[in-house]
Amino acid sequence: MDAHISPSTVSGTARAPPSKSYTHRAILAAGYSDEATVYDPLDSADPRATQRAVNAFGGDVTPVGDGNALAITGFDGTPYVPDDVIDCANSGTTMRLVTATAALGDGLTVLTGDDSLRSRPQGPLLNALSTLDVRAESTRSNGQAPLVVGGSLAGGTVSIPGDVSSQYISALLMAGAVTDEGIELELTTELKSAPYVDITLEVLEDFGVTAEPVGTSGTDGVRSAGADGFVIEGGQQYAPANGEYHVPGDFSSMSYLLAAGAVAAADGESVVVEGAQPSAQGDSAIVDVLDRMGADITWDRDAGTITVGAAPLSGTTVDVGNTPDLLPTIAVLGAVADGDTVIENCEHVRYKETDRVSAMATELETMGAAVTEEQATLTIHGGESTLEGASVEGYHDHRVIMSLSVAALAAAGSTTITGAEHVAVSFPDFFEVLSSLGAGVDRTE
Ligand SMILES: O=C(O)C1=C[C@@H](OP(=O)(O)O)[C@@H](O)[C@H](O)C1
Ligand SMILES: C=C(OP(=O)(O)O)C(=O)O
Repeated sequence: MDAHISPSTVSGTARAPPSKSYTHRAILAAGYSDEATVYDPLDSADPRATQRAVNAFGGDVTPVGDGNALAITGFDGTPYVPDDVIDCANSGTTMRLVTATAALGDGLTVLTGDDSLRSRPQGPLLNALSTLDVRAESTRSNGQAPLVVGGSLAGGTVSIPGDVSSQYISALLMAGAVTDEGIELELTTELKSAPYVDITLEVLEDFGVTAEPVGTSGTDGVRSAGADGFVIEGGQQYAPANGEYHVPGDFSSMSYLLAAGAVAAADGESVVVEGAQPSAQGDSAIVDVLDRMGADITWDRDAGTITVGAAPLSGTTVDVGNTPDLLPTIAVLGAVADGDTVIENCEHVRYKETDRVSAMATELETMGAAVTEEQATLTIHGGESTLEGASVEGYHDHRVIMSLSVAALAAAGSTTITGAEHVAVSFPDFFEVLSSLGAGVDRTE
């Protein structure tokens, strides 16, 4: 499906979808428990893959209420050997978190996914599990899915790099809690995407499970724990207070709505985003980035609302080591801003649904922006020309598609983006929300 976006102004109020990262973890943590109800889960393609995995391991995930909650019966720490292959579809989080769950089983689990997921790196997690005496193999011996995993993980001490994906660490922490011996994780490199491990620690704590970070670090104002590693004791029981867990709003999804307001709010009007309660999400840094670029933005943390109006933006430098999913949004803001926007520390953003550094460089150039792409730095030379409407490629990647939609609002002339249906991964009604704010959106098969 193609999305056709016309140059538009936007204004009004929109609610951010629930957090994808918290939803995955809450569903799996409920799977590790006896039973729990997860309120306000994100209902989109990626968390559905995690639901499928919990069902495959012998749990049961059933929507209740008017669809705003999931009643989950867990496999209580001991996953069954699945009857069939687990299809993680496009979801890296599912594949990584569930690989460690599969390692607990006393038989083998086979995990696969779509073309994109089968090209993403799983090697460091497979190596770590092998060190812990579990069978963990890539069928093609290339560190990529399909994967075959199993062998009654008992725990132990293991070293793992932290600069490919933080999801490996989250996976081992979640599974480590129900092993006999617990897991001691030693990081062999700097930890990238560290706030996602903070999210894991927060969800674990809410489910009554404790894990200890070893060492602390903090760059660009984003809290991050566990510079040296993590220790999680075994034999723990997952059980949230009152059997309930509530999912907060998603700041990565919010970033598109906030960017839309910053580049295209009507004169004297603003975009208000609801559901913006503070949490461990590193991507709440988008508020600070917009503020530094000169946007007219205010975050009422108590009310959970962010209000943003259009103002002339100027380029800035952003380290996305902790916030990889913001790269497409920031690249678009840079293309509209005056002066250079330098996005540093972005090498790991190349290992996502697509190589997002290269995808954003290519498509923003197609729209007329001047861009310099290096291995770990993307520089957008804003102000050199106005963005032009164009036909651009969405790379089957939800974040590339949503961010290019924002660029299209500020371009001269209509823009067509391929693969519009892939917003279903994290923000299924993205185009309806954009349209409700006044954007000209049309979709064709
Ligand atoms: O754990 C998570 O929920 C996520 C971690 C990040 O990945 P990496 O840790 O691979 O950078 C992020 O990009 C992804 O969208 C979600
Ligand atoms: C990279 C992402 O997710 P995952 O790793 O779960 O596929 C994302 O949502 O941008």
